[in-house]
Amino acid sequence: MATETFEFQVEARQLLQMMIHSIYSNKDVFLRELISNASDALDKLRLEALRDDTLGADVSDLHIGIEADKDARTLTVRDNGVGMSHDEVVQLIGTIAKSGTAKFLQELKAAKDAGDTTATEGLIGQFGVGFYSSFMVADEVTLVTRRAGESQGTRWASTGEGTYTIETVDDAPQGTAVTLRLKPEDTEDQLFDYTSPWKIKEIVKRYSDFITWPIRMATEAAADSGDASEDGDSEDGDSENGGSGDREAAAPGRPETLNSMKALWARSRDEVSDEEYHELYKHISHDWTDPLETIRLQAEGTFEYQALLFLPSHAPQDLFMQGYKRGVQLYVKRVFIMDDCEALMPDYLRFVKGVVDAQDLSLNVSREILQQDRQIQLMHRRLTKKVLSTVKDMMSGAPDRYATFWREFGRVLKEGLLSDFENRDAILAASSFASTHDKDEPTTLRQYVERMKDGQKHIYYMTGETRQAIENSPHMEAFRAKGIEVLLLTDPVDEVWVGTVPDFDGKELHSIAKGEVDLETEEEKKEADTQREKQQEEFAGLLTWMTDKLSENVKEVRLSTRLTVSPACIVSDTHDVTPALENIYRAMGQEVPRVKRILELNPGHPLVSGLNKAHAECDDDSGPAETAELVYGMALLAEGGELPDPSRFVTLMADRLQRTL
Ligand SMILES: Nc1ncnc2c1ncn2[C@@H]1O[C@H](COP(=O)(O)OP(=O)(O)OP(=O)(O)O)[C@@H](O)[C@H]1O
Repeated sequence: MATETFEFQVEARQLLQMMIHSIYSNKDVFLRELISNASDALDKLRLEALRDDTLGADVSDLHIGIEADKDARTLTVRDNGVGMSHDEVVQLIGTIAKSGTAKFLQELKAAKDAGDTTATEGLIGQFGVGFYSSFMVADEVTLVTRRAGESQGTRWASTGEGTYTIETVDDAPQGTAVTLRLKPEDTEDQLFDYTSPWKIKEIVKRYSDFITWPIRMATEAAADSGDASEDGDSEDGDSENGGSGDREAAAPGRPETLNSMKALWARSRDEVSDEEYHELYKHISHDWTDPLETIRLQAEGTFEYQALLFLPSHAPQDLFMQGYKRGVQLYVKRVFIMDDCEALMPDYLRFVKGVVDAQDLSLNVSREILQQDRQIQLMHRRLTKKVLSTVKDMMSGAPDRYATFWREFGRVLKEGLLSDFENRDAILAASSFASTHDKDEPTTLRQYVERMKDGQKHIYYMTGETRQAIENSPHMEAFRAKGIEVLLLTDPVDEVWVGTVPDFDGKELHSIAKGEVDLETEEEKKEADTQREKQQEEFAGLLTWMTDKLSENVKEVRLSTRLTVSPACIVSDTHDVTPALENIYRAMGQEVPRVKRILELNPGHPLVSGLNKAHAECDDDSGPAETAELVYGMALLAEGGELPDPSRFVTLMADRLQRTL
């Protein structure tokens, strides 16, 4: 069949260009990526064969093979796994389906243009580019593949520059072989000799030792003796059988297994280095950066399982998109069963990656069965508690790492306050919040409670778009004046959970922008009461009149006890939905009636007393009515809200200003 030429999808082309022009300094990782893909392909085939005995695939000796040709300067990574059909090659290799790619590329380009190599590396690390990383070390990549059970194979080739070719081949073995025509060695640019068996072994050991399939390489005696490192390199032996055997394995043409294949989750903690855990994490998460935390859990007894979970060090771009895949893999007795096993993790811990290996499940277990399985539900509970307690321990034991965790995942974790009532206290205990107590350091609720003033009954908070907007809002004034700490909640989810968590440690959570505030001691109250009665009398006419004038927008105008500086502010009734929450509901497609709020006036402010006077003295009330409207508009603006009619507000304001000139 004729060779067809295809164009890469735009994003794929841009990414390839960056790979060709080497924006990532550690080029060795290309091999890890190819081995990782090969290992996935073997996992998939084993599973397919298990489920479909008519597949007609050969699963007798599943393995990964590496072949290096020094003279031709080629390196081939081969697997006899599931392979790809013609259409899959076009779809999987020619396009990048990852969500967030466009945004990622923009950021990457900006970092590259600015010459910021740390940022470019960080971004690539977060994104991971899999197969395309081959183009960091190769100027041409050829992939020959045949899907298990199909007779015809496909050959894909590209130099990474805009197009690739595809042709059908008849004699392709089952699985996939990726052959790289290597770029010239350039150690200054960290381009090493990737045909060197020593280098290949080193990379496999470092990045892929745990891969559960044998990674074999036919080592030529001559090549090996020339390349062997001085310190003996003896750990590279066929340790699958527990021996070192390097010399023996290096006999001409004899395939040597380079990896130990030991499942890290089944090994005891002191046998495994952090680096090994990190490499496993990278394999399962497709992340190139180290995880923040590794969590081990071994359950013995009637339902035995081992779990190795990871908290990533950054949130993926698509964490908040619909259809985000949860990352915990399920194994049964060391056999990979499925990715994204949602039955094992609650939605609010969807960022957790890892492996759970259960001993007593059927290899044929389906997602539907898992959802209902009692043992799985118990596992889910235990894993959830373990992750939450790990986060809590990080808080005190590794505050820097906790801070990173919270920055990246805090707003996801808080979703649990809405859904996981059993663990609500544990989630609250692992959470931290920005607060007026310290402008940089967030606080825990426990710390807040410890700092509460004598006589302070509630935990106070305010929600808003940004810290600055909240701090500048008039609602803060009385709290600032009295030195009472307020939590500053700026994540959209905060609007929702605060309504469902009534208290912490017996202290109710109160919004400072809702209901009446009561910050006075009994003595202060007594003193203030007489003055307030007087003010109520004095302003009664104004309040009734303004309530009527503004009735389209507010349900009441009243005197405030929370203002010390501003003339007015708007508050919600204690149990009413806030405008931000209304917006969230609307964004979710729910019909919500607009809830009218309350306008509070500061009786000590000259504008308010002036308005009172003008209203009392004026026969024609159009002048004071406009001022009342402006006061309402200003109160809205002060809390960062939107004016119902901005152009009218501006006209009224311009008119007033003009009269002052
Ligand atoms: N050796 C292989 N055998 C079968 N399919 C493969 C092989 N290599 C790649 N693929 C297919 O091509 C897809 C794209 O591979 P690629 O390495 O670019 O991305 P990925 O592994 O999905 O994710 P990441 O980019 O994060 O590594 C894979 O998901 C897989 O379906």
